[in-house]
Amino acid sequence: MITLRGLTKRYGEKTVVDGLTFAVEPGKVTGFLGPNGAGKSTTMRMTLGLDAPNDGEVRIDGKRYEDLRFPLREVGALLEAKALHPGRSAGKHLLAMARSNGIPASRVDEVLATVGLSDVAGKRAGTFSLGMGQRLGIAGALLGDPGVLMFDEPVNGLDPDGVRWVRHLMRSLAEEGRTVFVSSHLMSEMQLTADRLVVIGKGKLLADAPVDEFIAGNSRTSVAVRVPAPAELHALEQRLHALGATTEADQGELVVHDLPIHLVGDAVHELGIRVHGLTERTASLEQAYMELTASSVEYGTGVAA
Ligand SMILES: Nc1ncnc2c1ncn2[C@@H]1O[C@H](COP(=O)(O)OP(=O)(O)OP(=O)(O)O)[C@@H](O)[C@H]1O
Repeated sequence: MITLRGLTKRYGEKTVVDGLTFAVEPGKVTGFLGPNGAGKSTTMRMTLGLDAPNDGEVRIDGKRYEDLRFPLREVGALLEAKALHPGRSAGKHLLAMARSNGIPASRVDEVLATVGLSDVAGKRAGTFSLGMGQRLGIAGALLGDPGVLMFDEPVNGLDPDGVRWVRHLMRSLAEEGRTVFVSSHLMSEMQLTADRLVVIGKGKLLADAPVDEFIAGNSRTSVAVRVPAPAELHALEQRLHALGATTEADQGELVVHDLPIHLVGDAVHELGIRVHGLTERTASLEQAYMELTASSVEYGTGVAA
């Protein structure tokens, strides 16, 4: 379990992490989302004692990182991939980490196998591709068999096969009862991987909720109707507006907001008009995320999706 209470970090005049209070629970994958510069990495760095908070605190299973005798056995993290000695082999790199934390050397081969790097254990880490570097970073996080794991953008640089592999790994780590905290900008991937989401913007907490609840609470489901005759389409639009719905045209379909699908169907039936399609459009995590963070984007382009 990771617990944050009023966690705050300032750089000069700027407050980059602003009073964050939330808990990351065991047995779940918790996604950590926010626009560029929202403060995700800074929060993770403070959790690992790499940055000192100006205010508030963060604890791992009730303890401060600094007080952990063998930190790698309690919390494993992938922050910046490739933050390692480029001349050292993958195996030696992990062995050095293991030694410093009283972890048996046999774990090195185990985690190399888990991440699929056994064949390149003797190769210098500096020659690794971005994806191999990510896998090595993940191996390092798993080395101490910790109960808490943090991953900052773990699928960055991975091919589709690697992305799937990370998804399954995260899920299985959570199913083993571990606390899994993972940041990502890939919303479709987060929708598949996470149970819960913590969303921040400009350092402040915007949401802390199960994925389904987050999507339902931050988006509108809509109904798309395809009406071939323009006169009938107009009549339907008027009827729907009278029922309190709002509508918009999208790629030959009438998209209806704020009215459940059965009432849209009833309106069609009552007017006796011909339709070529009536479908519910459920929102994606990406849509919900964009709605929520629209006002928190620091470096936006102003281009709507
Ligand atoms: N050492 C530092 N000195 C000054 N400002 C910093 C420092 N580290 C981070 N910042 C600033 O803090 C803010 C938060 O950065 P952080 O990297 O935590 O965001 P992030 O949410 O991880 O972003 P991204 O999604 O782009 O990785 C940014 O405005 C960044 O410029």
